[in-house]
Amino acid sequence: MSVPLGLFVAAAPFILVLWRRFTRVLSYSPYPPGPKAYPIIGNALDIPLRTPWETYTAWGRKYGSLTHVTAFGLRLIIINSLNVAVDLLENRSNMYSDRPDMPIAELAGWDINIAALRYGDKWRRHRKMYHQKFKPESIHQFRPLLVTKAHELLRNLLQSPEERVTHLRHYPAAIIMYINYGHDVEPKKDRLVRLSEDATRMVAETILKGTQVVNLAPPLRHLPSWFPGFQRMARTCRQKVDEMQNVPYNSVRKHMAEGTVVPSWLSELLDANKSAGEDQVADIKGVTATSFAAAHDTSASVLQFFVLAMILYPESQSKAQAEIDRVIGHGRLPSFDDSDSLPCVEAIYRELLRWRPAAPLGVPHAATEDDIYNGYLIPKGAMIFANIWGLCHDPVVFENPNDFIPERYLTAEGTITDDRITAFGFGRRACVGRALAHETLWLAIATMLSVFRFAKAKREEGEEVDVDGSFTDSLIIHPQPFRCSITPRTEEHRKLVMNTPQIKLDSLQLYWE
Ligand code: HEM
Repeated sequence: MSVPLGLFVAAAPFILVLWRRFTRVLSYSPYPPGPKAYPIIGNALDIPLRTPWETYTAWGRKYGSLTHVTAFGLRLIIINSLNVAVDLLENRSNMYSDRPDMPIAELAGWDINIAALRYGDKWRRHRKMYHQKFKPESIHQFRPLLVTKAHELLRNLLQSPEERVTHLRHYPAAIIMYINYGHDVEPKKDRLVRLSEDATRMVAETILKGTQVVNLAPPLRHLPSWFPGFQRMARTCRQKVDEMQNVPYNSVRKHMAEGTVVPSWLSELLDANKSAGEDQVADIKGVTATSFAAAHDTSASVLQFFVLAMILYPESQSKAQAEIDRVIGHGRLPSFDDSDSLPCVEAIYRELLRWRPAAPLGVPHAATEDDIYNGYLIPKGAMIFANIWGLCHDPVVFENPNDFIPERYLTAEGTITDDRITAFGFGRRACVGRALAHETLWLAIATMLSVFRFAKAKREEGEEVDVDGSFTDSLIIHPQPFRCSITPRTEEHRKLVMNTPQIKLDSLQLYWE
């Protein structure tokens, strides 16, 4: 008998005892607490269709940091404590970095999107490309682009403040489209923006509405594509997603062949992979096309809530403006070099992400193994939601959590605290674009605050128009439409905006590798 085999035979009784003990623990461990489940349908009637984060937060108060619900055999675990989210999704990230199996996403062509990919080689390839482009050390190369687009945002707001929603959506769209494709986005009705928005809206609808059936019963994915209902919806969706990828891809390819290409993430990836096969080209098309969906609506959400917060909490606005005036004076706009000297501005950015986290439920993770945590069984395949909204509004951690109080991110000395920002998610699946989000949003917030006064709109009689602060019920939240006034703080500030340089983007040096 060889030595390793002999060792195994000698150890076999111990292994057996340990194995029995382990499987007994697993089979005896209860699921985390949760509302009473009924046979077959489980908690299908309890799972909320509207503002789910509110129900999940209420469950957290009732059942504790982990809640378990089930529907037709699908198991959901909701995390309502930051420590538990870190323990599971970060300290045990080897078991919690998967995404739920969503057959409909694949049918709809959305398996090009890293955020929906299962944990595996394809995800690793996509994540590596994202990381190389958007890691904190890399994104400084985009600063000239961000500054140019922030100046344009200021001019747009000065010229037509009533169109602020359009301007605040245009700013992050223009940044990510230029990074992806070297495409200078039209101020309105840009073709590539429309293609991306249409495709992502349709994917969201297809996945969310009317098609849950195929997620709950995966074999239905094998029904033929002409089959009415979800199959037909998914096919139309796939066409849109293909168009969203192929139109910019073909254009960049054509310009590369003609020698007239504006350097971009796509041209850089194609240059670096000249002999790329079909799969590699599909990866490259996928990452460049889906980063728009990840970056645009989330960043636009924060900017819309910024304006809302400034008019609902004017004292926060005045405090940050006093800081800007003290540090910078009136003759110039804030720049990235000022960021360490403007803690109140940074605190506003952080508080926005806490007060109204753009994605209140984040993106669900999935467990790849049975796990026991604090005596509870978290079964393999369970969908894991870190309830970001609940974590950000936990009254034990944040006093008066519904109020906008940037000071909670400032120490007694006035520096930024080291409290964690949870709005970007957890572990290996945490947002890979958070550094770009920070730079994009910080610059817009700092420059807008330096030159504009945000206030409630007034009726002709001088009476203020009330703003109730409500927001949409969607994967990415936005304020419900509201009126406000955006005016230059002084004539000097108006001139500062008017005199911002108008630079052609292709003249910028963005230091592509
Ligand atoms: C305020 C802005 C943003 C917010 C609040 C946000 C939030 C999030 C959240 C909650 C996740 C899921 C994390 C998890 O599963 O635990 C995520 C994933 C992701 N985000 Fe962001 N994000 C923002 C901006 C951006 C930007 C600018 C990019 C730029 C490329 C980006 C790219 C991604 C990608 C690619 C993923 C998927 C990561 C993966 O599954 O491995 N995000 N983001």
